[in-house]
Amino acid sequence: MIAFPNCKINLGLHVLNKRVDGFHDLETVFLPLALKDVLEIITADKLTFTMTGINIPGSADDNLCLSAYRLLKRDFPLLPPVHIHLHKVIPTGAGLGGGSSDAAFTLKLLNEKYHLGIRQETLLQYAAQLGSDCAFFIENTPCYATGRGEILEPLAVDLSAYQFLLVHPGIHVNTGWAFGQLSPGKPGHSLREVNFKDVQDYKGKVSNDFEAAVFQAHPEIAAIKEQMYATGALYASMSGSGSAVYGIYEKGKKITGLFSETGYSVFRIS
Ligand SMILES: C[C@](O)(CO)[C@H](O)COP(=O)(O)OP(=O)(O)OC[C@H]1O[C@@H](n2ccc(N)nc2=O)[C@H](O)[C@@H]1O
Ligand SMILES: Nc1ncnc2c1ncn2[C@@H]1O[C@H](COP(=O)(O)OP(=O)(O)OP(=O)(O)O)[C@@H](O)[C@H]1O
Repeated sequence: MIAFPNCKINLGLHVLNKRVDGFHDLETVFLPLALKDVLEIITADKLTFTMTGINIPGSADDNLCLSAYRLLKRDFPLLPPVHIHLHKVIPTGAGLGGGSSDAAFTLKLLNEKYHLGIRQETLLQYAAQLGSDCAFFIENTPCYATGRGEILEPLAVDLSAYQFLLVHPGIHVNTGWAFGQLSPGKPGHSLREVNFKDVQDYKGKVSNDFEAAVFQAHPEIAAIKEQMYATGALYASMSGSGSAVYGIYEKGKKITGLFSETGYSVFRIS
């Protein structure tokens, strides 16, 4: 069985308060984008895991695909064993939720492969145990999110009339560090007040609380956003805790020469 775990971007992100469990309550809008890893699960003699594509620092044993497998293994026999192969395309530590997506898609594929019959609400609960972003990838449609990011309300937003430019400068921003830089507070206005269907309406209303601290530590990330506006983006922002930055452009608009000599990873998604 094969699946293609996609990435997400955050259209706005407000960090509201620090909780007693150490996590933060936030509000954000998650938008799935078609930059995808490849995940294959096939029957095998014993549990094995291999990876190709972008290198993920650290031990393969800590991979979120295996965490997802082990989580279900506590409640289901999962026999016969499987081989899991992950081909990594989505940059890691980029605020694009790639690891969370792999974990959520592993849950979904195992549910299908072993005919476990786990319902959507229960899958969402398993996913939330693996990471704050993970539940979103079970739904995988535009959502207004609160709590740790796991309380999801579908949002009727279709941005297929636009094209997206996604730029990753290769800087790894640690999510825990980024949360530690903030002094949470009540935002001037809620993201609920924004009409997300109209990208022209975002500028000045949709903001990401992580930008100030991350831009201060890495001015080159702020420069990416500025360049996107200079080349006609209707809206540009860092995603999540960074370091990837996205620009939303009118479809058909030619975006030429941007970041071609920087060594940054650049993805055009339309
Ligand atoms: C910044 C976002 O990408 C926005 O979508 C997410 O909130 C991050 O979600 P994630 O990568 O799945 O994060 P997790 O793996 O659950 O947590 C990593 C670390 O980030 C911090 N963290 C994360 C989410 C949250 N709502 N509050 C937090 O304080 C915690 O220190 C935690 O130890
Ligand atoms: N399958 C995986 N893909 C990517 N990273 C993984 C995976 N499994 C474990 N990790 C670990 O998780 C860390 C963060 O991964 P991820 O790509 O989800 O970060 P991110 O894009 O910043 O996500 P978020 O927006 O959720 O903060 C990596 O540094 C890596 O060590």
